[in-house]
Amino acid sequence: MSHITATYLVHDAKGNLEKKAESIALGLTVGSWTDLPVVDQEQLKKHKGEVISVEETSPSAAASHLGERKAGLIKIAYPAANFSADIPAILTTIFGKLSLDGEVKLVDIELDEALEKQFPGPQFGVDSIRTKLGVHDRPLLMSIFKGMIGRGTDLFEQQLRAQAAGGVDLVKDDEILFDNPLTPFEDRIRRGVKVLNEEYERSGHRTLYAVNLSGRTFELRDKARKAVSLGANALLFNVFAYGLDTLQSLAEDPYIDVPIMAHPAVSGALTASPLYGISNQVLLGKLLRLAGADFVLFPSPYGSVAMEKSETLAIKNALTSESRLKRAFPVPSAGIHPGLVPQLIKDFGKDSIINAGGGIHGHPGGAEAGAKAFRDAIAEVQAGGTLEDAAAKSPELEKALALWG
Ligand SMILES: CSCCC(=O)C(=O)COP(=O)(O)O
Ligand SMILES: [Mg+2]
Repeated sequence: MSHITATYLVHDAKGNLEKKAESIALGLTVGSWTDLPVVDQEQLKKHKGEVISVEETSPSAAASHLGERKAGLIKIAYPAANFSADIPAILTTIFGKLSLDGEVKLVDIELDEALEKQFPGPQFGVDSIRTKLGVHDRPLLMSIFKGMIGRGTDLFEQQLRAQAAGGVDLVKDDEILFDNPLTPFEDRIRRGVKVLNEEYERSGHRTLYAVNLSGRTFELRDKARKAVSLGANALLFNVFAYGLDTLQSLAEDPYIDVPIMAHPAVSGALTASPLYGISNQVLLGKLLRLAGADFVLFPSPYGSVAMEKSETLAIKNALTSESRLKRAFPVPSAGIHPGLVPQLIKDFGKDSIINAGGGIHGHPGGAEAGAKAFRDAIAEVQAGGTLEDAAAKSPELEKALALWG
């Protein structure tokens, strides 16, 4: 029988984890069924959650102020017959009212093959995006527009041209730049297409621009279709301000045939507690890949908004592990500068994206020099050299290292 398995980290004051597991399995499926007539019990058995395992663990230090607690990992399988094959129904089944019921964190999910097949996942994924860019042998470089709020389209063009000229593969809007009178959504796309075509003609280097798809939920589909008709070649989406199913609907739309980049804004409200919420592996990894994100941004372990390294690696693995679904690009972000390139490549590998805003625009030589510093660092590390080797040949990298280490 097709099913989804959910694993929870539970801290329980009463200390009986087996009983807790059984009450979750029943409470999220058929409710109380043991007092029903035998015929009804037989019928309901098909729909009852099944406790797969209960494994005691040591309580988290974060729970110590709550008094004595037993902690454990509880794994429960839920029959797919109970829900429609969409993320809202799945989330409500496995972690709906349970998310409000004490110290319970959803730490893993596994969909069986039959259920996973109902989700198309990323439209493009790592390989098709590499083909679009013609770059196969190194991590991609992405930069972020910075300081655009309150500024107009001239600065937008100027920043875009400089970033592309420095050799970035993708440029994205900052997630806090919405549709606004100074840099309207459609203007950004039209001007972006023009600048990037001119840069391609000049240098032969292809750069994609991910415009921030924003506004009211019911407007998004038409806005995204319009963006594509104007030549947009990627979309940035603040998925957690809207919902995973909104992303899936956009990714599945045949007229929105461009890669979608998921920004993690707002996700920390769901993931940050060690006792409650949803793990980063599940939310930013497994669910975003299922919902169709082609690129996933998350805080790197060593930048300005740091995340535990084990969690960032778990996200990367969830996005890129062997699966019927295409691989999505991991994009460790925030506070990234060229001095971090060797560590980023060591931890996240060739099939990842090195992404910087301040680390490109803050270069003393401007954004073009900032991007070149990154490209020179990436090329040298890929060739087996060190940053010092690269800096000896690249004044731009030398300056970046002097500034940020
Ligand atoms: C927290 S991951 C997203 C990072 C982000 O949105 C960003 O703008 C990073 O900018 P930075 O100047 O730190 O590269
Ligand atoms: Mg940002």
